[in-house]
This record gives sequence, C-alpha cells and structure tokens, in this order.
Amino acid sequence: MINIEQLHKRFGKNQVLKGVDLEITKKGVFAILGPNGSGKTTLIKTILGMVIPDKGKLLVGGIPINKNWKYRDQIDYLPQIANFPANLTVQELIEMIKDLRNHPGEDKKLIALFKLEPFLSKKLSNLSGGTKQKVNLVLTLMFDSPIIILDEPTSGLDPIALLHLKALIKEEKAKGKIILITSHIMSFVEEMADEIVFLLEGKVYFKGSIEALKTQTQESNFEHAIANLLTFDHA
Ligand SMILES: Nc1ncnc2c1ncn2[C@@H]1O[C@H](COP(=O)(O)OP(=O)(O)OP(=O)(O)O)[C@@H](O)[C@H]1O
Repeated sequence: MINIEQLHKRFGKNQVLKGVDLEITKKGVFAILGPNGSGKTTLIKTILGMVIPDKGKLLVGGIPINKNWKYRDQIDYLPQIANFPANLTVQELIEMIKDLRNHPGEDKKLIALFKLEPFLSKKLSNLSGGTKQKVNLVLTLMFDSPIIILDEPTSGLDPIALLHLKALIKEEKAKGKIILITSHIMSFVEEMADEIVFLLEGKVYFKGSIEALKTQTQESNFEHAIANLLTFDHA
C-alpha cells in the first residue's frame, strides 16, 4: 500500500513535483507515465527515500517513510541507470547485493532464465548494455518483496529477454504484489499495466485503467490516447 499526499519536490528553481496525490491500495501493475522530465524517476526515488521531498506525506504499508527506513526492505527496485563498480564480476555483484540486503535471494532460476551462466565470471565493464540489464533484473527480482519498482525495465533487452521479463512480471503480479513501472514503450505498457498514472506539470493528471483512458480521450488506440493527454489543453 502506498499513500502519497501533496508531494512537492524542487531542484533549485525547477519545481518538479507540485502536489502529487496518489493512492495505490490494490495489487497490480501501475505504469507511471509522462513526458521526459515530468518527474517519474523523482517520484519513484521519493517513494524509495532516495529523494527527500520538500513537502507532503508519503506512507508505505501505512507507515510514514521518514520515521522508519526499514520499509525499504519491502521494495525491490530496478534503477534506470545502475552504477555498480565496473571491476566486479557478475557473481561478485550478486553476492554483494545479497549481503547488503541480508537475504538469501533466489538468483539461480533467474540466471538460468536469462542464460547468464557464461557471464558470471565476467567483469561488469565487459558486458553489453542488454546483458547488464539482465543482470540488473536478476538483482531486482531475486528477492521476494511485496512491492516492485521497475524504472525502464525493457531498456536494451532483446525480444526473448523481453518475453521473459513480461512473464516474470505476470508471475509476480499473480502473487499479489504492487508493481510500479515506468516505460516509454507503449506496447509494453498496454500489455502489462492494470492502471495508468500519468504525470503532467508536476501532478497526477490521469489515474485509471487503459479502458477509462480511452473513454476519457475518445481514442480507441492506446498510444493515441496518451498523445491526446499530452496535447489536449496543453498544446
Ligand atoms: N538530482 C537532481 N538534481 C537536479 N535536477 C534534477 C535531479 N533529479 C532530477 N532532476 C530534474 O528533475 C526533472 C524531472 O526528472 P526525472 O528524472 O524525474 O524525470 P522523468 O519523468 O523520469 O524523465 P525521463 O522520461 O526523461 O526519464 C528534470 O528536469 C531533471 O533534470
């Protein structure tokens, strides 16, 4: 459960979040969408406690996050850009993250799924972008936390890996988890999301199902419905 009330965040003169209200009380996949720079990553990082808001309330699992950092244990997070020491091998990194999270982690199944065995002894600096992303997905999904946050999870993935990712997300959703995803790939969002949370001008401009979005915008095509949100009243 995530409750956000009147969240404000400014970087210098740039007021990014201008009163975000968002309640996520049911399980499912929630796509956080919005144009470049609309504050999607900032909102995610605020939920994770990595960005401190200037104003507003933020509760995870009913507990204000500034009073209890332990809540982060409940969240598995895939960052948009993961910066790990380049001279670590994949295996060392996996062990390091298990140690840091103080949790055994189910990495074997995911390593096999993404066919990462040949890369385990390779240094991160020697991996391709897509292989790095597969490793990052293992690091994120090997724990079994009730909330999963994926920032641009499809980035660099080949079609087979993308199919695996979609199946994994569906599996995690079936376990009753809350899954927040940002993505600029609308076909991926349309296939995966139960609800759209659309950020515009520092606020939640639309929250609801894809069907509701299509009805509101009078567009039968999802991509056009999103484009309509961007242009309608805002051209
Ligand atoms: N640490 C920071 N310091 C200064 N400005 C920042 C910082 N983090 C984000 N910003 C600014 O906040 C705004 C929102 O950035 P954010 O990364 O949250 O957007 P986004 O919606 O995730 O964008 P994208 O779709 O391009 O990934 C941008 O103008 C960005 O430059």
